[in-house]
Amino acid sequence: MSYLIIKCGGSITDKLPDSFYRNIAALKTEFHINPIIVHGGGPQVTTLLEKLQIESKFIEGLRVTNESVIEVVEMVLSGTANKQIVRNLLSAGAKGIGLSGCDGKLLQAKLVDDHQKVGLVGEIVSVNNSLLDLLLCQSYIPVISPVAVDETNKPLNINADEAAAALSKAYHAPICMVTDVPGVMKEGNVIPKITKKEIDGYINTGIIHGGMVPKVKAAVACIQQGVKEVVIMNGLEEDNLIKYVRNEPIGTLVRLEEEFVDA
Ligand SMILES: Nc1ncnc2c1ncn2[C@@H]1O[C@H](COP(=O)(O)OP(=O)(O)O)[C@@H](O)[C@H]1O
Ligand SMILES: CC(=O)N[C@@H](CCC(=O)OP(=O)(O)O)C(=O)O
Repeated sequence: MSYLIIKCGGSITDKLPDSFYRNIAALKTEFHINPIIVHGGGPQVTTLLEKLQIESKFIEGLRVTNESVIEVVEMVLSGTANKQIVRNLLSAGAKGIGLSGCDGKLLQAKLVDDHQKVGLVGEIVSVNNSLLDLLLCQSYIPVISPVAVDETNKPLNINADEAAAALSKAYHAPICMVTDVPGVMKEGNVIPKITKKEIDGYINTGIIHGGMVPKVKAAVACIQQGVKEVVIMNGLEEDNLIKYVRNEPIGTLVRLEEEFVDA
């Protein structure tokens, strides 16, 4: 059985239709693919921080995270955001099971190089595949929140696109990055295929900016380490996940340049 990492962005998790979760259930039962879900929830964290009158600050797409912020990040991501997705999967007839990167040391991380500026933000150093394998072989669909542990088991905040990339590398699996736009856009149109070189250019000219930057960077990091491809797609378009596994053109496909030449 093969694996597919599905990253659900916080921009879209509140709006994903029932059919999205039914697609995930079908991946397992009809296509014999093991889906592993990694989710974000940045906007939901920001909303609760606002209610608590704590300011949200980002540096190059990473949330500046102090002790009070990590408490809220963990509460939202490993709590409400995670359980919302698990419940939706259960309603679609799938065996969703929620985990944070802390559970069973699923995601171990170290502070990012820039930690003087961003605080308790981590980069993943290892993934506990054996825990996931136990669940996958019992037909569970893991739903993972991007809070990891450091070597002393303290929580670190991880960008969800980077968490998905770490899972993708651990399972040599493609990622579907599910977000609120139909793919990487240029002048109002979706770019169907994009390479690292084009991505670098679009970041430099500002065509790719904001939340799309960590997404394409995580995608490039994966394909450079041997993952076949990453696709960026809209979660609101019906049956996008099924179309992807049927090789129908969908969203923006990120691959190494030479592989588009071969295709
Ligand atoms: N070239 C681009 N194409 C599409 N979206 C872009 C582009 N540049 C910036 N964006 C922004 O990136 C956002 C997606 O990133 P983000 O909000 O972090 O999503 P998620 O929560 O799904 O990870 C889009 O809603 C859009 O505003
Ligand atoms: C370090 C860092 O920035 N962590 C993110 C984790 C959530 C996330 O990435 O959510 P989206 O996918 O919805 O953006 C944050 O605190 O917002």
